[in-house]
Amino acid sequence: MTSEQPRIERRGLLLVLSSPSGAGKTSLARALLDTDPDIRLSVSATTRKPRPGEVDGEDYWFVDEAKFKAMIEADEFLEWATVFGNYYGTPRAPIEAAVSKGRDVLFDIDWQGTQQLAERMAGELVRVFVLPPSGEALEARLKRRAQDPDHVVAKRMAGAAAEISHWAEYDYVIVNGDLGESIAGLKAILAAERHKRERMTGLTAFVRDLQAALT
Ligand SMILES: Nc1ncnc2c1ncn2[C@@H]1O[C@H](COP(=O)(O)OP(=O)(O)OP(=O)(O)O)[C@@H](O)[C@H]1O
Ligand SMILES: Nc1nc2c(ncn2[C@@H]2O[C@H](COP(=O)(O)O)[C@@H](O)[C@H]2O)c(=O)[nH]1
Repeated sequence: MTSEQPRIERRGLLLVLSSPSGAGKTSLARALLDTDPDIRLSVSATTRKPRPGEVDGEDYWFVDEAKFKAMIEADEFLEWATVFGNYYGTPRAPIEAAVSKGRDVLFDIDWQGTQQLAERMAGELVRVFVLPPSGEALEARLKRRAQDPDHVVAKRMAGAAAEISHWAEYDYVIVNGDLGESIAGLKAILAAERHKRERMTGLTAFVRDLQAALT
């Protein structure tokens, strides 16, 4: 017997990852994007300089301050914030297009951006906060990543407690000790959220047809 999975229309969701710098958002995001073809990354714009290996248009849109400010003026951001002295923002158009097509989008943004998304797109939003297993582990990860100079690592460690203070504004929390377990947890959150009744806009018609076939 073959069984086919029917496609039920549903609204897309916006899955947000926030954490203190170095807790593992990028690692979790990459693992999810590599294994789940149904979610795509929101590529932010930033005035931060690219790290070694970062690609314009893939990791970020790297822009100068004048360009970023012009984008703010033109209302091109869904949200934006200053983080560690640089501007970061989510371009509006790709997100609105994805949501209108029922696609899921993954965000790696800070608490300020998450609060702005909560004001604008609360019904679509799923917020996940990532905690490091300890302060020592966080510092070790930032140093081991070896992509930022010492003073940048120090600035990010100094901002960690302030970022963590927003953990209770999130729907889910992942303590990222073992990366494999954390990836499994993130996938479980996404799977459950995709099954939320209120997101499944095609369910009423599907159940009606099912009932008609059964009576
Ligand atoms: N569970 C884990 N165990 C050990 N190392 C980890 C774990 N998760 C991530 N790392 C490592 O920690 C470093 C920081 O991770 P990552 O770049 O994913 O953090 P981030 O939260 O995206 O940081 P940022 O906010 O600065 O972009 C990387 O070198 C990554 O390989
Ligand atoms: N509010 C927003 N925050 C963002 C966005 N893109 C990234 N970020 C956050 O900035 C810090 C630093 O990132 P890094 O790549 O320089 O390490 C981190 O907390 C990101 O989550 C954005 O578009 N809006």
